[in-house]
Order: sequence, then structure tokens, then C-alpha cells
Amino acid sequence: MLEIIDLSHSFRNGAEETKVLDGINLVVDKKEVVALLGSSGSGKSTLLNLMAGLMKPTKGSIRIAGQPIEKMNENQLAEFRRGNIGFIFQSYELIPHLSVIENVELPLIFQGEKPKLRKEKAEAILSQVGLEEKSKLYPSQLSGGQQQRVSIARSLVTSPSIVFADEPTGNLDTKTEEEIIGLLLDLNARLDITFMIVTHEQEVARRAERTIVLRDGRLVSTEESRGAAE
Ligand SMILES: Nc1ncnc2c1ncn2[C@@H]1O[C@H](COP(=O)(O)OP(=O)(O)OP(=O)(O)O)[C@@H](O)[C@H]1O
Repeated sequence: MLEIIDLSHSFRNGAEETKVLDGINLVVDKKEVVALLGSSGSGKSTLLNLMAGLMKPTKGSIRIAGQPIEKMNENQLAEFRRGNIGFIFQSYELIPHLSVIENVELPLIFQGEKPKLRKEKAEAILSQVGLEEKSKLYPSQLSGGQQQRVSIARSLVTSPSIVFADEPTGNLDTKTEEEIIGLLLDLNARLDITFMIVTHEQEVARRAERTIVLRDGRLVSTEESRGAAE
């Protein structure tokens, strides 16, 4: 599903070059749930942004469904991302003047989907995240957990094969965090989607199938958690 081969990334600031990721290798199978841990500044967001095709790596390859995304030009990448990749942000990134259902329909508009089908798909995924009753409300009328559910629905409405989540529960209280993680695991089981979740929370890591840890830009350990017990 996802294969990372000898991936390195540096940021250049004037004459100074800082290596943030150094020789990362990783294989994630279809339908796996992987938690990506590491202290602040270890390179988690950088790795996630590279895997999601939001940035180009300095060196190495990132293959999603067999396709090396670093070789794609901007247009190819945009099209590939629209069809294959979902992204969930810590701060939800919903559009405030659009209703819940309009937010969820947005990626389908970019795909050129017909209005009737758009609405049907958005309604179906909103019911999967338990928000069918809230479709006409606006983001400001929802709780943080509900807003994150909308953003999860938006990331899934195009039926991506992999969803990247950057600290999806970082702004939520413990109870809501548990609900959101439960929802992601449930969606993973129901919809055959691979999830890669960046987190600071041990609880998220505990419930994922596998945790990987970044330290100073290197993948220092991978361990089986939930998967090993099954
Ligand atoms: N655009 C950039 N230009 C220069 N340096 C950057 C840039 N983005 C990130 N960095 C540096 O790369 C390193 C890794 O940052 P990154 O955001 O990937 O870490 P992180 O593990 O996600 O941290 P956090 O948990 O605090 O979000 C940091 O030292 C950061 O300062």
C-alpha cells in the first residue's frame, strides 16, 4: 500500500542545511492502522507531509499503491491525491461559511462529481460518522469532536486508499479523543482504509495496530501492538 525507500529530507535556510529525516524505510500494508510517534521536532509532520505528497523529498522514494509520487508533476500529483489520499488536520480546517454537508462535498466538487451524486455520497459518509442529523449546521454550531468528525467525513468522501492524520485528537479532551480514535478504527474495519496517525498520545498508539517512532529524523523502533494480539 505504502512503501518508503531510503527517504531523507533537509530544509535549507540560507547557507545552512538541516537534515530532518535521514534514511527512512517503511512498508505499510493495506488496511493497517499505524501510529507515528516522536518528540516535538523529531520530523513527524515533515514525514506525513512527504507521504501525503504535500512536499517533495530531498532524496528517496514514496510509493502509494505502487506509484512513486515524488516523480509526479504538480498536476499528476494533485489528481493522484484527489483520488487516493485523505488528510485530517489537528485544527479540522473546515470552511466556516459552508454547511457541514457542503464541507464534505467539497473534494467531490474538485473531482467534478455531479451534484446529485455528490449529495448522496456526502450523506452516506456523514451517516458513517454519526452526523446525519447535523448536515445543515455550520462548523461553529458543532463541538470540537463533531467538527473533527466532519473533517474525517470530508477526508473519506472520495474513497481514498490511505488517510494521513496529523494529531487528529490534539485539540480534544480525553473522552472525545477516545471516541474519535474509536471512530477511526471502526472506519478502518468497515471501509478498508489504511490510516497513518501522527500523535503525541499514548492512548492512540496503544490502540493502533503498529507504532513507529521517529527520533532525530530516524525511525528508531517499530513494534506490533493490537495486531500482535489478534
Ligand atoms: N519549512 C521548514 N523550514 C525549515 N525547517 C523546518 C521546516 N519545517 C520543519 N522544520 C524543522 O524540521 C524539524 C522537524 O519538524 P516537524 O514539524 O516535522 O516535527 P514534529 O515531530 O512534527 O514536531 P511537533 O510534534 O512539534 O509538531 C524541526 O526542527 C523544524 O524546525
